[in-house]
Amino acid sequence: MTPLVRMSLRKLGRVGLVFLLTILSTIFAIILNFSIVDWLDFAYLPEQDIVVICIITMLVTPLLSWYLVGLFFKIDQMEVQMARLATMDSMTNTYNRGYFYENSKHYLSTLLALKQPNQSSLLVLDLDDLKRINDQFGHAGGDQVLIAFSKIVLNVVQEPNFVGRLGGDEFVVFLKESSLDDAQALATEIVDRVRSIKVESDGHSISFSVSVGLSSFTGYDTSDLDKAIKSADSALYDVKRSGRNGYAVYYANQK
Ligand SMILES: Nc1nc2c(ncn2[C@@H]2O[C@H](COP(=O)(O)OP(=O)(O)OP(=O)(O)O)[C@@H](O)[C@H]2O)c(=O)[nH]1
Repeated sequence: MTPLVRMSLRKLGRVGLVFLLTILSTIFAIILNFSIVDWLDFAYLPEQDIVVICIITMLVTPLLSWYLVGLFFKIDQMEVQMARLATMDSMTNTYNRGYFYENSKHYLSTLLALKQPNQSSLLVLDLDDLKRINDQFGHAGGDQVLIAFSKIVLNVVQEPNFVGRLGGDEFVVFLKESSLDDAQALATEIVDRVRSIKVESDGHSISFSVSVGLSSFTGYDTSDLDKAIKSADSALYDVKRSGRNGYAVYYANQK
């Protein structure tokens, strides 16, 4: 089924779809009645049957289709959930690692098709001292920090850019058609916002911070993407080494 048909059916809803099926099957039953009478050359007027046909179809169709339409919507919902599970990290609402790479590669392949090697930038973000937060406030406290953090990032990162969770407390942002300056502005905003909030968990108020590494690349090769993630990672570890809670940029001539 095409996405357009699926969307139209969702818009109609269960009641609307049952109503539509009832109307359609009534029309179909009437046409069938006329055709059969005509074909068998019966010597009576089919109009006499119309009221009976309408009553029967309008009673039987909703009864039968209510269950089937319900089943259709249940399967549709399950498919949406499965697609979500396959692509998203359920706790943080960011893309999972696999889908982040798939989406990035898809974007790079469109650049390749258009022969447009635009500059893209990457931010690799890692929460500071999540282990200590877990130890101090419990795993639930750490989870709340991860959720609050991802909300900030998702709020700051606008479409068509996207965010993925690489694993644990490490995230990555892909910025399409953007320079290192754009990436730095975004990193500043994320670091500042994270610094300024407190997460409430189990009666505790938790402050936390994040370290961010930035890099950019021009091209459409997936190896460029892998290199850029490694570069952003090395910038990130510079921030970790120099005290955390900030960002650093990886420049191409850096070794
Ligand atoms: N609460 C919670 N903790 C997690 C989750 N995923 C990973 N962690 C924990 O996050 C911690 C990440 O550790 P690291 O990144 O090595 O170190 P860190 O304590 O964050 O310290 P730095 O990164 O060096 O600042 C580990 O203790 C993991 O167990 C999660 O989904 N929820």
